[in-house]
Amino acid sequence: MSDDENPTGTEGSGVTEVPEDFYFDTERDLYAYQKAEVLIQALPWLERFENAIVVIKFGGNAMVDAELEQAFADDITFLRRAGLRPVIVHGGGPQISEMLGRLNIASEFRGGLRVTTPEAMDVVRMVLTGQVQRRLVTMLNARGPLAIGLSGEDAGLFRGKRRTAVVDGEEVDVGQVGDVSLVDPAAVADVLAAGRIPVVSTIAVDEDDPTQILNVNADTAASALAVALGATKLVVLTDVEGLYAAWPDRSSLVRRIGSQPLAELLPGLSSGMVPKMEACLRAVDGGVPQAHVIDGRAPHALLLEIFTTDGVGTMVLPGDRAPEFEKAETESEQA
Ligand SMILES: Nc1ncnc2c1ncn2[C@@H]1O[C@H](COP(=O)(O)OP(=O)(O)O)[C@@H](O)[C@H]1O
Ligand SMILES: CC(=O)N[C@@H](CCC(=O)OP(=O)(O)O)C(=O)O
Repeated sequence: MSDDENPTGTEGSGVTEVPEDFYFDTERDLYAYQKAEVLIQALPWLERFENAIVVIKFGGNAMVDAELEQAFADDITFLRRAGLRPVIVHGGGPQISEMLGRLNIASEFRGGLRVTTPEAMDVVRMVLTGQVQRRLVTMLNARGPLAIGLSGEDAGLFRGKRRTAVVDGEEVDVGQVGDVSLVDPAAVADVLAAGRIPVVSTIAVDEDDPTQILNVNADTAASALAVALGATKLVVLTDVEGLYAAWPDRSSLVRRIGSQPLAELLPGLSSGMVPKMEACLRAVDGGVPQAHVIDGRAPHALLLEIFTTDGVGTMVLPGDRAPEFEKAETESEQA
């Protein structure tokens, strides 16, 4: 569901039937025709998204398979070569936990936030900017030298305010953790203007003490950057198909939802999805026309989201649009 409307003006999945008077000698000829059709069907989306800034949050849990990572790098390279301006904001929660474990540094989450001691903060920075970001940059640059890594520490990109977590209604200290409070997107805009692909690690500088750095949730940082850049889309890749309104009931996958009904659902959601939905909500409230949560475990999910009519995952739009469910859509199509 790349958008509210289909730019071709047609309904359905976008898979074109072969016209009756078309004849193919071999299966191979038919296959070649279908491939050409796929390219043609992408045309309206290519026109719509020419030069569009798309902020893509690549979550640590969507990063655990090497082949999927390669597919992700192919998708990003494709987007860039097709004339869009992708910006990657990466997470790395599982990778941080693994390194903390290897170094025998205790690590726990409270209210969905990692309790971050100064010792743990060093590891967060090392893993995000020194490992995860570097690996993504290298993978992308193997397809053409366009990717540049940035940290929120660079050129005032992310500044943050320390925050607490709320556990059972009580505020608890979580150490060097913050919310992004100020974004200066100039460094990212410079990289985009040079035709390159920014890959951003979500470390923030403490607004109240610029000698200190803060660990920030990568979903909310991606959203703040999308707003500051005036992005056309925010896409959050994770390890689940999208938002389930009644998690873990698999028949409750939300395909589209307006920001108002989403705000009403938010207090009932369980952790994991909360920062993602908050990120989508803040993005559309901040002027980003569409925000999506999609399944990073599905190869090329990103391309399918952007270049097909039905798209994948959950799309959040501004306004009061009631949730549309996967199952309900299928039933209405059959009716
Ligand atoms: N309502 C919900 N819909 C979908 N997933 C949910 C929901 N509530 C909790 N989750 C959990 O949130 C997880 C995604 O969050 P997380 O593990 O933090 O991902 P990431 O590392 O990509 O940021 C899912 O795998 C799922 O277990
Ligand atoms: C404060 C806080 O919890 N920060 C996260 C930052 C990384 C992140 O958000 O990574 P994912 O997107 O892969 O979850 C952490 O330390 O795990």
